[in-house]
Amino acid sequence: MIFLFKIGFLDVSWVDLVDIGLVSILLFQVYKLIRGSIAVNIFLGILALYLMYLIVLAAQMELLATILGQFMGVGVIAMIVLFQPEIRKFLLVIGRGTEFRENFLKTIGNWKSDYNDDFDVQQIIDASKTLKASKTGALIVFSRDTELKFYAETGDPVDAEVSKRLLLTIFNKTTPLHDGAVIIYKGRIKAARCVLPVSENDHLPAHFGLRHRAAVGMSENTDTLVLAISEETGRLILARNGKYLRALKLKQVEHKILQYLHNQEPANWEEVEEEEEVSDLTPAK
Ligand SMILES: Nc1ncnc2c1ncn2[C@@H]1O[C@H](COP(=O)(O)OP(=O)(O)OP(=O)(O)O)[C@@H](O)[C@H]1O
Repeated sequence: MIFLFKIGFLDVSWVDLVDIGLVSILLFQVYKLIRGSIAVNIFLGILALYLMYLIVLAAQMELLATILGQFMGVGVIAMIVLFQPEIRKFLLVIGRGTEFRENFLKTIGNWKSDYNDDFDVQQIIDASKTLKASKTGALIVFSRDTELKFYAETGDPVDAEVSKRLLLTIFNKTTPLHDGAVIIYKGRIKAARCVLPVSENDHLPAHFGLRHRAAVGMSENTDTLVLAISEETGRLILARNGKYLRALKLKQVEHKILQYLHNQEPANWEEVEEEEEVSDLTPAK
């Protein structure tokens, strides 16, 4: 083993540096996954419990230490159960070689990829404009890398090219398909009438109906971008990783969708560029 340098009694080698680098990247990916979601609160709860356990142990309070020790004993299993959605998302990221590679390369070199799927996002924007104006409720899930079969199977298969007319027909209140969510993958509407997981986040505004909670819930559980339009107010939100943006201009919505599809999202997703800058990137059609 070739040692690089010494810190006190510690010999630091190349392997140690690579080890620290990889752990940092891993922790950063985990942080990105749970940032802003309810998992952060759970994690802080577990941390508080663990600190309490250490204090109780040091103070030799045997009864409390035994009770807390029981919790700590099943800690790993409890973590797997509690963080199941985050673990799923993390494994999905690793499993999708391309995205992991992109994330990795982006982290070290701000490298960006080209999105090759032919997908006219303007159709979504035009449909959203009409849906907002007519106060027609809508729920649209964009998936970049997976077909989301599990969720698609809760609805009816469609498999048609994305078009404004088709979206307006699906969400028309008089059609049997209008209930639930539409899933869009690789420029195609894969399914309609899909049931999404509802967010249990207590911090969501009280006026959020089930549709908006489902949008946030889906974004917490999967690596998707979800658009919801309220039936009551015509308001639109975009949800991603358990966070949501509202009061966006349609140009900004288009920009966010393109950023997501091109895998070019900023580290702080909630940052929204001014409209002038947005229009440079998404020329009017
Ligand atoms: N878990 C879910 N998955 C998919 N779609 C859902 C889910 N929950 C609700 N929806 C859709 O949202 C529609 C409206 O739900 P609800 O009446 O609770 O919301 P709302 O208060 O009208 O919300 P909004 O103002 O956002 O339209 C439902 O008819 C259904 O189409």
